[in-house]
Amino acid sequence: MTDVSLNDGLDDGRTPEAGFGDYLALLKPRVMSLVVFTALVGLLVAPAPVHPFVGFVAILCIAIGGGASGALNMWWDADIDARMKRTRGRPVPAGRVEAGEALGLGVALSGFSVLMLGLATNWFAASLLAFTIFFYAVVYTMWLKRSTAQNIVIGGLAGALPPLVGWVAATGAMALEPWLMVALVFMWTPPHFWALALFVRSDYGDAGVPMLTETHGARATRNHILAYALLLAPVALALGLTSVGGPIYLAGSIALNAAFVAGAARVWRRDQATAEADRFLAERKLFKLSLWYLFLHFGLLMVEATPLVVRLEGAVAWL
Ligand code: HEM
Ligand SMILES: CC(C)=CCC/C(C)=C/CC/C(C)=C/COP(=O)(O)OP(=O)(O)O
Repeated sequence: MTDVSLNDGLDDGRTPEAGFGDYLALLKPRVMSLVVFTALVGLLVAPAPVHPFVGFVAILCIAIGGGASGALNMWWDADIDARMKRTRGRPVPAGRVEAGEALGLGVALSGFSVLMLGLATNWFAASLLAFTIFFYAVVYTMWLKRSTAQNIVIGGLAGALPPLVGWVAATGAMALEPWLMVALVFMWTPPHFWALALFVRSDYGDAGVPMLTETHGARATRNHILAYALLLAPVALALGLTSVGGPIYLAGSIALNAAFVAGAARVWRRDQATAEADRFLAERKLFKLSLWYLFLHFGLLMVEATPLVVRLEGAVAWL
């Protein structure tokens, strides 16, 4: 018997047939894992007990919404992604998934996640999720990314909002604390991204994306990284002085900010020739540290919320 399925998908110009992994990749799961973690913390540290099942559904919706915005980004950016070494293997530019499929998946999952979040929690949280998806897919991807070197500064708001969505899902209202979490992610995004942009710099140039590294050069990018790292520290510490903070968070935050500013200063001191000589070691280290920085800040908020166990017990008893 001939296995015709081996040839499926080749006649229409696509290379190998798309598998589940390709559709999953459209949702940018690795990046979104940290986004979802910040939303989970926003939901868990909020001063309102959430039924565990409702909390689970809320986080699932935020994860699906985040993934949907990733699929919309991959649909729109297929031309850029095809020109960059880092992204050309993605399902759409590699031809394994059609652009229309990415669009369809993005739209369907966006609608589904917003609707489900509204039904499971409240429509305020659902509107915020819709706004976040819109901001990443339309404001950042379709507009800012290709038009200004401030693209990731302003666009970073989308990645910063999920903890607020989580908090509002739990409480139905805004407060100072989740806004400081938003500010923390917002101020963190530029050094997170520009550290990476320094060592994949030529790629953005080839794709014609006006990243700061291209428009203003490596020196200006290094200056910006240090400036944002210095501005980030007081925001992170201020969060520790609110109702969701405490001594454990503050101690951790002081250590993390000292390490982050030191890493940014190391990147700032270097010139391009030195960086190229050691293959951007300090820049790579700062990018990696940025991931730990954000994960641990939100992890420490969870630790500070240990009375949360009491709240969870209450919720379980309520079952
Ligand atoms: C405008 C905002 C942002 C930009 C432009 C940006 C850009 C990038 C890029 C280009 C990468 C490397 C390649 C990749 O895995 O796709 C990356 C990695 C990553 N980003 Fe961001 N990022 C942004 C915001 C965020 C936010 C808000 C979070 C989480 C809260 C985040 C978490 C991550 C993680 C976890 C990785 C590592 C992924 C891996 O291990 O492969 N990023 N980011
Ligand atoms: C809940 C919800 C809707 C969350 C959205 C979270 C969000 C906006 C994350 C942005 C993170 C991200 C992958 C940026 C990449 O920029 P890019 O797309 O320019 O990077 P690329 O070059 O890797 O495609």
